[in-house]
Amino acid sequence: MIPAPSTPSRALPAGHLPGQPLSALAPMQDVTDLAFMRVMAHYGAPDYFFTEFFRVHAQSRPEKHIVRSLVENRTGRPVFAQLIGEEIPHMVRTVQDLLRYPVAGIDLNMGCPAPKIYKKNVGGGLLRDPAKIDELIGRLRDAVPGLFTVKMRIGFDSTENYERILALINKHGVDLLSVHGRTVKEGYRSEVHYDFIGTAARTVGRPVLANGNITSAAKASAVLAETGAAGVMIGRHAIRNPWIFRQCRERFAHTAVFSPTLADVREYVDRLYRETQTPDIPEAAHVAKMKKYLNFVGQSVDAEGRFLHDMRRAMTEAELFAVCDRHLLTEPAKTFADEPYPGIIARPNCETPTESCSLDTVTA
Ligand SMILES: Cc1cc2nc3c(=O)[nH]c(=O)nc-3n(C[C@H](O)[C@H](O)[C@H](O)COP(=O)(O)O)c2cc1C
Repeated sequence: MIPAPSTPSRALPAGHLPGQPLSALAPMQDVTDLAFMRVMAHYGAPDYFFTEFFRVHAQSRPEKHIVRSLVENRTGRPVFAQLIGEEIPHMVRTVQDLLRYPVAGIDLNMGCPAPKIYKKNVGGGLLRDPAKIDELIGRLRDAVPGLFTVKMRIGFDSTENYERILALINKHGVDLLSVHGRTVKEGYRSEVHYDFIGTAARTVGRPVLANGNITSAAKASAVLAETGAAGVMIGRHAIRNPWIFRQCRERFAHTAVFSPTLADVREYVDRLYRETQTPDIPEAAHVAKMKKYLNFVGQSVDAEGRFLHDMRRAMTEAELFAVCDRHLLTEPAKTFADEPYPGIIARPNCETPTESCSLDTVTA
């Protein structure tokens, strides 16, 4: 029996629609920056945003480009600042630095599965050491007067510590818990263990967000029904389908759910290109960045993966947009598939733990 939280609960920021399950865009390194949040807000923002992680160590200072997603946030939705690290004085110093910015709260990363991260006992590496978690979240809780939240996987290579860690979440009055229902060692490819998310939803005294393979509004409803979670956190499938949060709200309200066409997707590609354009980005780098997003988008364009095949070969802006026009505007009224087509895998693939939590060598 896990004891309930002993501290009074703090109110979370209100969602878009009172009474509906919450929604959040999952933090994703090199993705959930200011530009991407702006794009998401255009198509239907989640209730909450989370930054990419601020990496904390003795020499670290909050990365300027991530700070921008806090101070220049015009989405109208709250942004939580995520930290990854384990050295308590530096974590506390970083919290104090970040609290000077308009943060909705401070979030601790206890899930990143990249070997170079977990080998330093941070991110998912922390899940091996409940005593360390007890100390770290206790000290962070003391340092954060407002909302303090945690995002975790269900274990490192097994789930043996899971209930012990959930007890620590309660002990320290963590205000919101996001659970990616896989162990670190399971990376991205295994089934998601929604039953473990259900255990958290039943035993943690504060709201729990269910995370992992929430591919559509229908899947969000099914996962909420199965787990009893307070809401959903969605990552890769929001890159693929930026309408997903709007669709969730429509489905939760039992109203008609928007169904984007390939022409809508073509407009999304334009918007992403414009928003990610900076004065100093060389064309080749910009095209390469776009291809990382389009790897996800392509999972729902055609069942044979032809768009992905052609898109991956584009080297210039003109080639990339020619591919997009050919595949997205030949049949502009065709529906963009609600779920990824079976067997169409996003590459660089996010399903094998590699060296870093980024789209280049993805992991988290
Ligand atoms: C490119 C990429 C970067 C990620 N970066 C982070 C991160 O900075 N912090 C974090 O907690 N999780 C990170 N994650 C994990 C996601 O937040 C999320 O837990 C995971 O993708 C499972 O959710 P999904 O199936 O909805 O994508 C990352 C995932 C991806 C694909």
